[in-house]
Amino acid sequence: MSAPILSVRALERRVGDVEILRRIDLDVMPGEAIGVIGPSGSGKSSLLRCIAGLDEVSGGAVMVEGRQTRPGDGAVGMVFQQFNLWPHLTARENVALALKLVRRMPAADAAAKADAALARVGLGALGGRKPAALSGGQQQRVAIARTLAMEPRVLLFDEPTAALDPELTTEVLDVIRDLAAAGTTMLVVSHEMGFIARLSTRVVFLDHGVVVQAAPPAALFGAQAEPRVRSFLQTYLDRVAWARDA
Ligand SMILES: Nc1ncnc2c1ncn2[C@@H]1O[C@H](COP(=O)(O)OP(=O)(O)OP(=O)(O)O)[C@@H](O)[C@H]1O
Repeated sequence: MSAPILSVRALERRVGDVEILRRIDLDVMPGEAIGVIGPSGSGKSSLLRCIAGLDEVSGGAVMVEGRQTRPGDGAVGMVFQQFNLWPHLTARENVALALKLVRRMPAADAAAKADAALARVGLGALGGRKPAALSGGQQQRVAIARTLAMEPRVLLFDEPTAALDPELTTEVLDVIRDLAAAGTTMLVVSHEMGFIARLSTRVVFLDHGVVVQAAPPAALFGAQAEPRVRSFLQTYLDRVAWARDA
């Protein structure tokens, strides 16, 4: 039996009196795609940011391949809602920047690696374009390539399509789906429930900083849903019904 690639142990995050995450335990096996869902403010972004080392934790541990992660060790890579590309740099230069600055890679090697990463997200031909000459979906794919180029062991996506017009979400979700199919271990926070249901090996439902249920999508979106999960999902169905009846 293989060992977890990511272990979250009794993870806590408090800010002042506010308990944002309360003793989160999660083991993720290599190649798993974990969907993370829950109400607004339940702690989804905080969980990802703590795993990535971007938010300070108040207790517990995050381990990748059995080793406690350290800031800057590159074990975990994260893709955000906002693409955060440098507007004056081309797609290739945006992807190559951290390889040069953080990994101290020679410029020619970094550019070649950037091109390979851009090819993986279907942008092999557009490396010379600046962000303004790319659609929002393409910009987010550049941001994904930038993270991939650093070769993290675990990839985190925090609402990767939330800043996109609806017609541009599919190309980004397709890239994430392809990465999962290629065996990339990932955690994905998204409100795209259909996507989460199809993508995930397991879905984690958070509420008030607690894991209420972690189960395969067939269970969590089906008859075995915990009551709190069920009522949350009902709000989605209500919204669809509201739109249909409008
Ligand atoms: N630095 C902070 N100081 C105080 N409270 C914070 C801080 N960061 C987050 N919170 C609070 O922690 C809770 C969890 O926030 P978080 O952004 O992780 O939730 P979320 O589930 O990702 O929400 P959403 O779906 O709306 O993005 C929220 O109540 C938020 O207001």
